[in-house]
Amino acid sequence: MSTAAASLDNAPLLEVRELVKTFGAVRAVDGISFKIQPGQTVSLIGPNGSGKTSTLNLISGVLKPQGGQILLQDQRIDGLRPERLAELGIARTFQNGRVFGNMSIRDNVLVGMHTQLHAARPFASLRHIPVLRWISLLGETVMAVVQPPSVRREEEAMLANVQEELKRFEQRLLPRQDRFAYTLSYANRRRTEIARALALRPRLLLLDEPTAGMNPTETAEVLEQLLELRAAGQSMLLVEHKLDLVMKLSDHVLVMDGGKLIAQGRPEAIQEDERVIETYIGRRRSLVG
Ligand SMILES: Nc1ncnc2c1ncn2[C@@H]1O[C@H](COP(=O)(O)OP(=O)(O)OP(=O)(O)O)[C@@H](O)[C@H]1O
Repeated sequence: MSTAAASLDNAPLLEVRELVKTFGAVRAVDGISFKIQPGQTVSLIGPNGSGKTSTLNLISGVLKPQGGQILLQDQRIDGLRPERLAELGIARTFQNGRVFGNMSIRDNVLVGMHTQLHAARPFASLRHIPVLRWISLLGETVMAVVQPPSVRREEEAMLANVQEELKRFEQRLLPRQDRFAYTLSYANRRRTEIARALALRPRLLLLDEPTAGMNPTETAEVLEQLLELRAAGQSMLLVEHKLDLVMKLSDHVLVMDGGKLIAQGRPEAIQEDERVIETYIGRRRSLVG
């Protein structure tokens, strides 16, 4: 094995170095650094306004940092646009569950696979070069009109993948796959969003409060699904307020306060950390239970 390949094998999946994001006088993210190893589930916790969502937005390209670096397996990705990051294998869900209401569940998930199309998107790499992006658009249009066998085969494979993703939510989504997303319950919209993010076969899945607004039964169900994903080796970074879930799911916990990382470690250690307990609930008490 070459030295370069060996160093990539040892590289963290994601590395955040001295990341900074300010909004006017507010230092929403104030020089934080952390790593996510391949296959790890890492949770980001902290009080309201501590900078968790901003951090996720920086990693997913929704925000651009003012300082610091983000590396995906040793490749600088800070400042890249969300579509480019999706192509590189970073998928995310949003706090309020964003789905296309006027599309079916199946099509919502299919959309998530767009960046994986090869036959239907010839010259896709040119899309990132402003003066040449029309070549890529023209290529996609021609392929959509002509529908050569390679494009049809690719579409069939994509639809099979959609079924696979929907199967994760067998009882909830599979029987409803033809329904418009706007007819779904809140919990099912959030499940659809997770299925769409997974359809990208992401190297890293970012989840912003995946169980927000869910009742205890729904939360327990999503926890089971996330535990299954973790067991399958999916790397995840999640922002979550439900500490019970965080403690059951995480390999590593990052604690933010005022834009800074005030502690990090295994869930058992974090539960006992005096500073975390003080910051989180303002008095000396166990974090969960
Ligand atoms: N677009 C924005 N414009 C101005 N200030 C912002 C913006 N986004 C976040 N902030 C500020 O940055 C700080 C961190 O916000 P952020 O949403 O990242 O925190 P959070 O930990 O995710 O909070 P919550 O748990 O309530 O979602 C807060 O003071 C917030 O008011």
